[in-house]
Amino acid sequence: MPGNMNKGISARFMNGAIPAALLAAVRSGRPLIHHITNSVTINDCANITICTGAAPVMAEAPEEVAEMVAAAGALVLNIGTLSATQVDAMLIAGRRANELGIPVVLDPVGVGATRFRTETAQRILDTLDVAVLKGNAGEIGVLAGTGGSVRGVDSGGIAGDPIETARECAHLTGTVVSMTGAVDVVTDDSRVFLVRNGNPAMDRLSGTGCMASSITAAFVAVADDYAVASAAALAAFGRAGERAALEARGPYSFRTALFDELAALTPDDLAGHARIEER
Ligand SMILES: Nc1ncnc2c1ncn2[C@@H]1O[C@H](COP(=O)(O)OP(=O)(O)OP(=O)(O)O)[C@@H](O)[C@H]1O
Ligand SMILES: Cc1ncsc1CCO
Ligand SMILES: [Mg+2]
Repeated sequence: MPGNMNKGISARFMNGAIPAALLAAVRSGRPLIHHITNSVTINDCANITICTGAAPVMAEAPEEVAEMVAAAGALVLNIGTLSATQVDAMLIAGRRANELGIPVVLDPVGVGATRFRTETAQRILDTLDVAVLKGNAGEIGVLAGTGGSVRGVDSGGIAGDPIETARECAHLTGTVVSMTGAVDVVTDDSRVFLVRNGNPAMDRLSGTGCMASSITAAFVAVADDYAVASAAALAAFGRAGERAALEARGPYSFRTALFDELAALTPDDLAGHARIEER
């Protein structure tokens, strides 16, 4: 395989046509993304879902979530500003989603920071069939049980190797793990995808992690392979971040540009610029 002999480096890159086709499928299918999410970034999540090409709905009353999720293409459970009532709603919606085969994306915001968050994230993972677990490194390290530190909602890092941490978490939970950072690690335990798109400005804005979950949900709603869809979603978001950074003067103009660039992102641009390496 002469192509792989180049200076001994053998990196396999995902064909850009795959994330491009998924982005096009989101835009044409416009799946409904049901969120039960935090009160800090709820509006950003609604708008980033629209910029991706999907349709958001936020509904968290236990009285209506089972009915709402039945119309959705995916369900996002985000524990950022948790309450006991929200936990009830998450379990009701999640069970119904599982019955109907609707994929569930869990964002364990701040897991490890308090016992309530840790117990709730664990309860959701034990009770529901979660399709994708999307967290920052500290959050995934906590859930992997291999050591992760979280202060508030921020990752304080992990004890060991990022790929091994993500794989251990996927192995333990039986989910696709999507671990964000400067390089995102997506794994279903057997395959590992590294996503190298993005810009450091994304880390200087509250809510980019939550938005990453909304975009992931939009992609898994139109895909059978949740690991590929998760990697493609982060490549699309990262590509929007790269373009936004060229226009921004600071965090808030970056935020505006991030939404605009995702809305303007074409499948062709993503095909040419997605940087997804398979290990
Ligand atoms: N240094 C970086 N370089 C490139 N992309 C980054 C960088 N840091 C974060 N990102 C991107 O920003 C998004 C959010 O990831 P991050 O790990 O910052 O989430 P988070 O800390 O959980 O976010 P939140 O602010 O919502 O709590 C991901 O798509 C990730 O790829
Ligand atoms: C700052 C903050 N606190 C709870 S959720 C949230 C936003 C995303 O992490
Ligand atoms: Mg961050």
